[in-house]
Amino acid sequence: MKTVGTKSQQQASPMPTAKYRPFLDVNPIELPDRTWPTMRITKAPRWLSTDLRDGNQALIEPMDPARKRQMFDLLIELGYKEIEVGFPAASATDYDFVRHLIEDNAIPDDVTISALTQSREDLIHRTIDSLQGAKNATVHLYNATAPTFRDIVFRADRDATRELAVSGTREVLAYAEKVLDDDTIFGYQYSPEIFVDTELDFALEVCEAVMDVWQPDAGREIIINLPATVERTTPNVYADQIEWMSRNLSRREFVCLSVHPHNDRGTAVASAELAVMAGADRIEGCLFGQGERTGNVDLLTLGMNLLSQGVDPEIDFSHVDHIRRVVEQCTRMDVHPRHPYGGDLVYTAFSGSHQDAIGKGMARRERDVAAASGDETAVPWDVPYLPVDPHDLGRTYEAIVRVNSQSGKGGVAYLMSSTRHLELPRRLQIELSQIVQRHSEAGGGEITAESLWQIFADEYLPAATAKGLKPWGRFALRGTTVTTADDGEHATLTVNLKDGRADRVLAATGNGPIDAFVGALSQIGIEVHVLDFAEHALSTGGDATAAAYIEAEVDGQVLWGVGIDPSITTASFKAIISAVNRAVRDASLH
Ligand SMILES: CC(=O)SCCNC(=O)CCNC(=O)[C@H](O)C(C)(C)COP(=O)(O)OP(=O)(O)OC[C@H]1O[C@@H](n2cnc3c(N)ncnc32)[C@H](O)[C@@H]1OP(=O)(O)O
Ligand SMILES: CC(C)C(=O)C(=O)O
Repeated sequence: MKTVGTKSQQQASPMPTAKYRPFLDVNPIELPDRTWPTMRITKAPRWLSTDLRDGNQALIEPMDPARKRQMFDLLIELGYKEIEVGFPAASATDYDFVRHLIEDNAIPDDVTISALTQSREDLIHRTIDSLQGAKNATVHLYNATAPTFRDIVFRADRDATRELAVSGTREVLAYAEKVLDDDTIFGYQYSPEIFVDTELDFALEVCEAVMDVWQPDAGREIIINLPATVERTTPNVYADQIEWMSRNLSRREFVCLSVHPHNDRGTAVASAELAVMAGADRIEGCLFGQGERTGNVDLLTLGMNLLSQGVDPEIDFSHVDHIRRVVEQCTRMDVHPRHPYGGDLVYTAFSGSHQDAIGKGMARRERDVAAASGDETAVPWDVPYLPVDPHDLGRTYEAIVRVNSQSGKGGVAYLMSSTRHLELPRRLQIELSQIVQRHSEAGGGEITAESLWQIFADEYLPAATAKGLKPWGRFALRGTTVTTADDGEHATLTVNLKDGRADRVLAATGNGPIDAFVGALSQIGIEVHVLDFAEHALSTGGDATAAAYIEAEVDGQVLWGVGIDPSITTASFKAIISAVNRAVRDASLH
């Protein structure tokens, strides 16, 4: 027997490999006894939203004061307690916005605002001036410490770079002491910018020198923020760097170790999560991953990743569409439809096997929750293909399954059930999905729940359409009267039928109403053998409606009919008529 393997045919590409260097060759790190790989995240880290600073500075059209305020109010509503509100020394807009927040009493007492500044005296002064009157305020000072920046941007050696951080910290302390009143609880944050490219021993040296000025102690925390200003390596290397710093920083108990991942390699979320496992206490990011270039780490994804593990994110994401709308309005940028947790399509399955599994999973869950007296939280979430329950983010189930040419019976059945409460028997699902498939292939696009219903009604319920009978519907049931009481074994019926243009009144007896009905039809030459039958109620109460499904052999053709009626018996007669009409139509087409 010939074995067919999957040998790769890949070849060297023309891409300029020699131009780039492996990160670890340039920034080696030795941490053979790293502990982070076995750590678990069991509590939310402290979050800082930098939507109004890093997010805003990266926008094509930065937010105007009204949009900034809208974003700030959203962050408060969601529960963020640390918010970087801008770079007040950069522009009058940023400065005035900080003043507006303070003067408008818009900052809750349990929220700390922070403001970013370079290590330049005039900028530090203006930054601190902007914070006057705030209850909780942090100044965030940064300078680049990585060799490329020392060399190219600052033309400064290590000593001068460290000195810039130290002198800036001194200036912050001195000026804050001078201008801020005693009611302001003042904090300090320092970031060695491009931390990931900075030699670890030097990053540590600069942070220690800054701490020597600030003198962290009990009740006098310092935030040391270690940014992946540009994401340059796999998340495990960032985790090693964070664990190394966490182990080597002195006065560690007074340090809030913060991370600030960007997403240049598309792995900011993983970097942030591994960094927390490696000892980070706090994460800075933006909603929906706004921010410079490929963005800051996405706070929504991080929070929801926690929830999906049963860890409280301490942020309310229960109305994700509202959050997305506000963020889109403020940033004037669209959220990608596949954005984790918040995109339009992220709880939607088009493909058949996914829809099938979701449909079964949702049905199982419904049963399990009912068995737990309706307690949703008593049943762990375990629905195939859905990492979290869309309801938890305020999404409805209707959008989960959408039908196109990739869909199978599961999706069709799910939509019929979720939007019309019709529980189609399995073989009817197959029959209907083939009909739907033909429509979607012909139309090329999505079949919405509404158009699916139209296809279904046109096919199985011709009498139910607004236009009355379709041209191919030969029979319509005018009414039936049980002339002899149905004793469960025998029934005698009078059937009032429209047959084309003629009216017919037929009487027949059989083993129950369906048998009698079939007997009546055979009097006008229509031979029906019922092969399968299912029924269920559609609603409860006085106007309860029933659905009946009949698989029948009609003049040699096997096909389904559907009937819907307040009476279950009439629904089953209608289902037979539906099957007969379809058979007559199909026979006349041949
Ligand atoms: C990674 C980050 O996201 S950091 C935040 C970045 N955000 C921003 O820059 C937005 C706001 N910034 C601005 O509006 C402006 O840059 C301002 C107002 C702060 C400063 O403007 P300017 O004085 O015109 O300086 P410019 O923007 O050209 O900055 C470059 C100068 O600042 C110096 N500089 C840059 N960063 C720092 C720093 N952290 N500390 C001290 N000096 C710095 C550079 O060495 C350079 O100095 P040089 O002119 O002597 O070569
Ligand atoms: C100021 C710092 C924290 C920053 O934004 C970055 O390094 O990306």
